[in-house]
Amino acid sequence: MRASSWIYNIYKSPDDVTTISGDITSRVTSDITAMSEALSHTLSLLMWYAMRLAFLFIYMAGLSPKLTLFTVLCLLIITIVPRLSGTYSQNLAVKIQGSLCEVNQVAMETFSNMKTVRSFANEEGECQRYEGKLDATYQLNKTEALAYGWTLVANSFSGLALKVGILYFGGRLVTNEEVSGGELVSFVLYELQFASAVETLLRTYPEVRKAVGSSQKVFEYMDRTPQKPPPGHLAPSILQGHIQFQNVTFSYPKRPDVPALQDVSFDIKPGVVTALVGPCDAGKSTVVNLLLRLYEPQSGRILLDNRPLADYENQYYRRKVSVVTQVPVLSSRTIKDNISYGLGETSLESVQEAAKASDAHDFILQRPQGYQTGAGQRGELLSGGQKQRVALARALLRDPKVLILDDATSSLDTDTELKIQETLYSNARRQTVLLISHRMNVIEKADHILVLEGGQIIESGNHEQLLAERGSYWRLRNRQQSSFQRGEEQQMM
Ligand SMILES: Nc1ncnc2c1ncn2[C@@H]1O[C@H](COP(=O)(O)OP(=O)(O)OP(=O)(O)O)[C@@H](O)[C@H]1O
Repeated sequence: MRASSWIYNIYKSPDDVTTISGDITSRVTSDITAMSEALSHTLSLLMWYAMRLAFLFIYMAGLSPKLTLFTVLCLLIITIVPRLSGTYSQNLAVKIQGSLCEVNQVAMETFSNMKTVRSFANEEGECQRYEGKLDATYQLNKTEALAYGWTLVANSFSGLALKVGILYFGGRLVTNEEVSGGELVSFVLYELQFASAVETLLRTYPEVRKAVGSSQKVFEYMDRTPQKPPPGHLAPSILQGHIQFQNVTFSYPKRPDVPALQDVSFDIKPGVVTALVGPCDAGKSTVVNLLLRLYEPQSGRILLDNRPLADYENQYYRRKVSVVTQVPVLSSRTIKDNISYGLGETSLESVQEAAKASDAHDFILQRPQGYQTGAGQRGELLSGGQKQRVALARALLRDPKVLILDDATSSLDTDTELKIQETLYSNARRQTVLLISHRMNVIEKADHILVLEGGQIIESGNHEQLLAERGSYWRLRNRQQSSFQRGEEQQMM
């Protein structure tokens, strides 16, 4: 199985990304290291000593079958200890790996949210949390070291007991003239080597069991099957960009009993701007998540040009359907490379054209290195509004057939937002645009408006029609207008 498909299997659903990233880091680092060490070093040692044991056994059996039988019987008793300690080590290894996952999880969460940690002055709190998790791992490691020590002692004692037993039993055989003194000496010499080989085997056996414990978790992930059906092969040269939700019901895997969307049906017509509005938690981003195929609905169908989304070839679909989110993710590369991300070699002219359309061109040129300016880790060298404009340019450069803007201009000032809107509306004859925004003045120009509340479409129409209905849309708009007025009055006072 290729590494990439393994990673694909690990992430059954996007929720996994946040909850099990520490676990996966632990799998990829410590578990696989433990497995590879066991495979490369311990296993070869085990095989070498096993061969030695087999040859020594043949020589010993040739010298005295009785003494050999005695030795084998003693060995059967002696191996009880390592077998028990092996099982114990294996269980302990699983616990240690689980505990290491938690340590990794805390470290990753803290480092990736460093600004939040600092802004709440919770460095000490996070250190304590990390220390607490580390302490649990330390205690488990101490138990493991103790168990290993006791196993060594038990193995040495049992080896010694075997030698004493052989000398005693061999002495009696010599007295009974069943073996000669020379044969006993030869047998003891072989047995010494035999015992040392057994001792090494017993010592390394718990390590192998430990590696088996580590491999259990790794294979658990490898055997996972993605919840999503694999992408299809459809890649038509002409795409209208007509999206249909047909009786879609969906709840998130973490909250299976609470539907985020309930029997939702609507059309997003090709080449026009459709706006999706609604109060917080209405399910707007859930619609986007489903369109991005991050999740599959429990019932109902989502169609693009009358074909289920799953029928489309993955790369094709991602090229044709672009999304810009409220908090876009940029990476630590130049602004040009961020805009042309995933497109390979792209001319500066086309990148600039996309940046102009998203009103990013001017601020980029103000930077000493222009388009070659680094965006910083996760785009930290850019402001929220600049990030949104770069992300918008990234989406526009792809010239997608369906453009989804999920509160994508929320960090922009009104003038910039209006400029971008003009670009979008002038593009609208070519692109299907799904616009999600909390700002009612942004969406009122949309050709079609869908009002979502409590996971259901409760109204639809254009701005004038919806105002005339004096329903939820009308109330949302009035509420926003009166809060703006209050804000302005307060500023004037
Ligand atoms: N990953 C998730 N796991 C479980 N529940 C979720 C998840 N994401 C969202 N939800 C829940 O689904 C419902 C709809 O959320 P959604 O983010 O789609 O609303 P929204 O309309 O986009 O809200 P907002 O305008 O505040 O962004 C909410 O009740 C939310 O708590």
